[in-house]
Amino acid sequence: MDKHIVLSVDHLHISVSTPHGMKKIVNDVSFRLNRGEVLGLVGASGSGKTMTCLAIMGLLQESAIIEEGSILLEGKNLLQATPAQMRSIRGGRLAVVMQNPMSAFNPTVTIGSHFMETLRAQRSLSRAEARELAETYLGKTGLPRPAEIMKQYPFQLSGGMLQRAMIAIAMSLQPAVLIADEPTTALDTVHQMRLLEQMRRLCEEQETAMLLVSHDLGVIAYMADEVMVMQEGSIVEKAPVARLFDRPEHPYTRMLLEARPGIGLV
Ligand SMILES: Nc1ncnc2c1ncn2[C@@H]1O[C@H](COP(=O)(O)OP(=O)(O)OP(=O)(O)O)[C@@H](O)[C@H]1O
Repeated sequence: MDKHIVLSVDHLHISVSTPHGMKKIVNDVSFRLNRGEVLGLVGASGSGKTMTCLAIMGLLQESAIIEEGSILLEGKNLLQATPAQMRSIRGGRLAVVMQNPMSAFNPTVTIGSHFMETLRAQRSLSRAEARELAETYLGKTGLPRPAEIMKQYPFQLSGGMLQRAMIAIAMSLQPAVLIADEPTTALDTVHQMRLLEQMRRLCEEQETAMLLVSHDLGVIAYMADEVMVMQEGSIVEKAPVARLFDRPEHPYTRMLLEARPGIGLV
């Protein structure tokens, strides 16, 4: 295996069972993610982006079946991992930031306790070391007064602050791969750009590779090194970001680019 490849998805096929029979939702998806690289995944709603992410994380719903393919994280086939091994991988080498920050937190537990539980389960840190690391990462994602935030409950923070806290927890694990599915949707444009900048800096510092799912082509243009375009379960185009925006080859990519709002980053 090439030492720079951290995640390798090959010929992934996923179907879901419906009252009308099996429905194919991911069709022969293959891609590689290199250490420290940001790979953008774009496509219309329902094109299979989230299902691809859930498959990598081992969190597909029961009605979904992986019919074929392999998913290698640092050479280990995740499709052969036990549920206990997957839980440990998810909080360790593979971290996840999903769309809805509220769903990632237990409402009865403080932000600090979430941090301590995650950090101390994964790394042998004393309480004081874990606390210091947590506060450092809260600061790195732009949250003011980290020591106070640690004492607060999820409902006491705004959606944007929770999203930052969720990213801080994920990045504090220093994962090899971060799966980020619409990670900044709870923020306005200015805060979104600032947080994306901070996420990119953290990924560079830690050499974390990111699979970034977004509807927002401005976010993709700003963040990604390479972009994959997904349509109806298939990757129809994959290219370095500048080439994709300058010379889109697939008609669907051209359509997405033409449909984007006139004001933005691209
Ligand atoms: N249990 C299910 N039964 C039938 N179809 C399903 C089921 N779960 C998901 N799907 C279908 O799978 C397809 C892929 O969904 P997915 O959530 O991956 O899309 P997406 O590209 O992430 O969309 P969005 O951008 O809206 O999150 C969709 O067409 C969805 O309707």
